[in-house]
Amino acid sequence: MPPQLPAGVRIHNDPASPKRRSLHATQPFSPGSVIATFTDPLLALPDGATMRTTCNYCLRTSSSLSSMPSPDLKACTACKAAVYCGPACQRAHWKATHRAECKMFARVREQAGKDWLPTPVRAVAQVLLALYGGKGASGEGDVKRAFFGGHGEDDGGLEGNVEGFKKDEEVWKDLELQATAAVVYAGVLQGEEVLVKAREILCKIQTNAFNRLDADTGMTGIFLDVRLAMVNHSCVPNAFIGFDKRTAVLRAERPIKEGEEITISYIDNTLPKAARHEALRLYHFLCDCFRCKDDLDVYEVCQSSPVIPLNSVSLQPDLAKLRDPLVDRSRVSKAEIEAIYKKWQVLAKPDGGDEKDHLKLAQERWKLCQPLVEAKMWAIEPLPTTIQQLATSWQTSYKMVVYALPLLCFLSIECDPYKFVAPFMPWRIKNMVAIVKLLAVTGEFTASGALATRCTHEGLVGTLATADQVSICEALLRLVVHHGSSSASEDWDVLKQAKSMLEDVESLEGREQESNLLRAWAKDPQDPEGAAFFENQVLRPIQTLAGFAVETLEAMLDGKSLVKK
Ligand SMILES: C[S@@+](CC[C@H](N)C(=O)[O-])C[C@H]1O[C@@H](n2cnc3c(N)ncnc32)[C@H](O)[C@@H]1O
Repeated sequence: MPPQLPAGVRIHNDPASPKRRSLHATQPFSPGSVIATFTDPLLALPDGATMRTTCNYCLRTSSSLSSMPSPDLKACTACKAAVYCGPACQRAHWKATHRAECKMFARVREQAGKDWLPTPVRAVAQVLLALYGGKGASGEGDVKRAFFGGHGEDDGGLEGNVEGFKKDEEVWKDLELQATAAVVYAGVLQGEEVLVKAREILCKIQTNAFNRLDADTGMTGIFLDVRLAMVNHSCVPNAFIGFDKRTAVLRAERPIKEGEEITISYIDNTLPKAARHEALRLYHFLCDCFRCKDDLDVYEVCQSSPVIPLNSVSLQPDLAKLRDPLVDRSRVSKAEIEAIYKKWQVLAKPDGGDEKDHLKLAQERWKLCQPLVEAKMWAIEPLPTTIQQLATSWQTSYKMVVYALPLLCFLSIECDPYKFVAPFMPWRIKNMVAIVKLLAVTGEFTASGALATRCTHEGLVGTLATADQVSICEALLRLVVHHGSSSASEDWDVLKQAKSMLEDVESLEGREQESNLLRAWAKDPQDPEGAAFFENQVLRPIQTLAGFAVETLEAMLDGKSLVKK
């Protein structure tokens, strides 16, 4: 039986179109709403490097980032390679894949001295074992149909672009090596025919599996579902996918009409055009979406976005600014931006953790971005990533932690809303949670009187000293909860954390009045008193903090230390 399609989607097959098959909506969907949920993937595995810290069936991650298995994850007693969060997951994985896969890890240990395999190699080996593994194999029929056809209109199975991959000598060499390793370790019959199949399987996995990468929640690995694999790419997608353990949720990013094709972005669609097309090379097609056709940048795409009004409840409620951004296009051309991005990309990253090397790289990157800074094109890559990387490293730095706050506020106001116009997009939610976590730190410094010794920027110290940091946290957490339910699943770790932090803030005594005002604003953003409180006590201080971002960042990079030793 071919897997059933969820109710909201249908597959359209047009052999004459370069896209071939595509996924279409069978009903309208509003932004943020769930189009379909996929809970029984054909392949779902953690990355090789994290397979000992992630349950190999449900894909729950251990909070520890060490390579040792955490106490609540138990290893399979036979292979000692795959780990599980409990007997139910171990049994389910045994039935689905591990019965056939278990012996493979003994071979891996014997031949390579390792207890893990690179993700694509393990994925291909799992498919080979299902096809050729004999008695221990399960799901053979499903796997065969998915990869090699038999679904009626889906005949031919998943798209693999094998001929396209062959044309890129370096990529093909790599694929050949990985496919050969999978055949050897899987211990299936060897021979040219199996090798050819293994390469084809690998090409199909590369083309159709989604990356579950999320640095904030430690989620890694790949997810392949044959129905979800029918969704094509656009650099202005109308949908996005959120992953949660063994589940993928396809949600609308923009309004979708009945019958409309559903598209997602396979890559970072906020990059300049040449970089996007380079990233799409692995998919072997030339994107002809309107962002590509007219070479539109993030500001131009944002200007015409139908989801701008959703920002009236956000940290960038000035919708006029989103429709008509204050950028000076005369200062930098699109060709110059492409050149900046190219140079930025090849700047060598330091090997080790030497602070001086990291500072030098940040200085070089910032210098490259100067034309964008002068044009106030804060949302054009590589400028926001340059700021984000500094914010991320300062967040965990004893000396710099306070200075990370203006950077994150700046990103949330000047960059994220243009790059990701819908306020429920995961990146926007995550940056708000990051601000709350920093405010918990600066709030403690303020309360203990340590702020002035940790930060020498008078404006920053003054703003934090007079701001109601707890109310800012509460408002941000209410925004996260408001938009978060359209962002991923209710089970998303970031959302769960925000809900628990909101409960903590609400339980603080002596701030009933503030909490009531924010509750009223969250219920009805037009509530006059609630809206005024949000504007004066939340938005203004965040805007003021954001206003210090560029000067503090430049002072730090110039070595004009603002930090007291
Ligand atoms: C995950 S599959 C999508 C389903 C695919 N269309 C099919 O018929 O199996 C990815 C492949 O679909 C094709 N594709 C996806 N988006 C496309 C687009 N915007 N234009 C042309 N081809 C596209 C490319 O061949 C790509 O490698």
